[in-house]
Amino acid sequence: MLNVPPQAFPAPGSQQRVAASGRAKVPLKPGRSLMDWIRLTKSGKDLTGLKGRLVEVTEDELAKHNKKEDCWICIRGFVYNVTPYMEYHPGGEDELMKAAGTDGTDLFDQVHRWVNYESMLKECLVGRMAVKPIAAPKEISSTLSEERKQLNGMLSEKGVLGASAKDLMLSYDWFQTDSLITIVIYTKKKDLSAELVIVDCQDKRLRGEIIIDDHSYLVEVDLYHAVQEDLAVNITEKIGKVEIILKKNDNIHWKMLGQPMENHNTFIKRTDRGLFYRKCKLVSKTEVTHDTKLFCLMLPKSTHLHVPTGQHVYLKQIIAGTEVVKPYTPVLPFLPLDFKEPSCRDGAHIYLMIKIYSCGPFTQALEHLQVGDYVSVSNPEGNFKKSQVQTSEDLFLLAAGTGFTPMVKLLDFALTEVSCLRTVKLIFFNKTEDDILWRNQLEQLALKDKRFEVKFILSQPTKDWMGKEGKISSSLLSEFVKRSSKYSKVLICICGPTPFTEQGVQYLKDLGYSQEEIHAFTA
Ligand code: HEM
Repeated sequence: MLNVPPQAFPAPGSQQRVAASGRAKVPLKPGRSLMDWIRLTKSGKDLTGLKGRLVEVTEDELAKHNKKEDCWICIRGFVYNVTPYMEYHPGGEDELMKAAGTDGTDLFDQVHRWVNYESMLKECLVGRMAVKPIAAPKEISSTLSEERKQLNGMLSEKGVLGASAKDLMLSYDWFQTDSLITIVIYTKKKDLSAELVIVDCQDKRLRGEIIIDDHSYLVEVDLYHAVQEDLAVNITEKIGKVEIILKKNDNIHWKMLGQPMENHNTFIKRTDRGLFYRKCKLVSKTEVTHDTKLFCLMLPKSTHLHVPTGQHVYLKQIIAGTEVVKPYTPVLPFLPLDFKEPSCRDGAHIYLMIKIYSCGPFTQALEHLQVGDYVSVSNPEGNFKKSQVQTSEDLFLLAAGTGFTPMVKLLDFALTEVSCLRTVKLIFFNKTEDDILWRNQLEQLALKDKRFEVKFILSQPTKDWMGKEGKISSSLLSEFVKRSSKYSKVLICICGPTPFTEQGVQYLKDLGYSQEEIHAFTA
């Protein structure tokens, strides 16, 4: 079945870098970097072979273009000639060929739905698929058209789309005083925490998203009148009620809340929701090691967003006119030693520890940002669940390089909030001593908290290194990953470059750890 676009581009999906098992970046030939590709797309060369014409493509026609030297792929109803991109694809030609002559939407989304193909392949656009969009079920379309007319108060449960929405009985309402507009969302979800509520208000566009398991409920409205920049979000956790409080710009009576946006009042799978970005201001950039920096970004006052432990965000930058997106897992400004420091979790800032690559256009662009400049930051994503830690007695964290980033919040969470944990051990793999991130802080934490232990393992140490030397291996893991007692419940989290993670998972399985006891940070 062909995927015809329901909307423009639902571009959503880190060790800092995410990767699903079985896939890896391949070395590209010289002259085939991202920058080279961007240059080629700007060269004015005819990359589709159609001299700028856009055509309607039938399934039969698409299927004919299934060779490396003539390869078309359909994504979300649009067909691209990816032949010129073949040698530039970081996942390799064979991976790209898996979708040759077919609708590659699902495959693309499984691997990297966050990659901004629309921008990267705009010069490769052949045209649209010649299929009609599948009509929405009657109930849905009539509900939407009813709603499109205007938003003027309480919506019945019928206004919520999606199979399980009715059971959940999601709904919203709004009311006003002279100076305030309050939107109330009723989810009936018990223990609705702040992390599950994401609210943004930009230029009169209000967007409130509630995450309920792997689904997302959205209230998205073009407001009737302007509001002030700062907003407040109140959550009544026990009954799952969310109040979004907006300050009117002018104290006038609003006849209605506003016009609903396309996805307003929908309840769909989280992964089907397009990524939403807001611009965050760079507040500071500090050195962590010779090649890694800590970026502090400030969320707008009109954003309510908390990145859950173990989840990542996407940063989007325009590089030479092309949108490029990369995933990063936020950290804390430092490792809290007393576990009471409120400023670490103020909700207004996002801290990212990013390795700057001398040949990486994305991190070079970040490196060149000045304090006060803006970067687009997405909603959080990721499949890690805190409950995995909450039931563990022994927690092992295996990290390589910047694969340390998801471990930061995880460590904080484990040592602060999980009382059943007996041991927490970080096994941190690096090339040299100079590459170790936050070494001092980790050593201090180990002194302070008897449950925590850290082991540094170097693959290229100098001869003065007194510690352990090597790369991830079965023998190293059997030495360091041990249950504190025969039946203790264990969780092992692993994050690093794809080969490190994949090998690590395999060694752990060979050592008898079950799938449920291992969490690999991939997206
Ligand atoms: C539909 C078939 C496709 C498959 C099976 C596929 C597979 C892959 C794989 C396996 C990787 C390496 C993943 C990693 O190590 O993170 C990758 C990376 C990448 N692919 Fe694809 N790909 C497909 C289509 C595309 C298309 C159409 C584009 C268009 C722009 C694209 C752009 C990229 C980019 C930019 C990366 C690097 C991501 C990063 O920076 O980490 N891919 N792909």
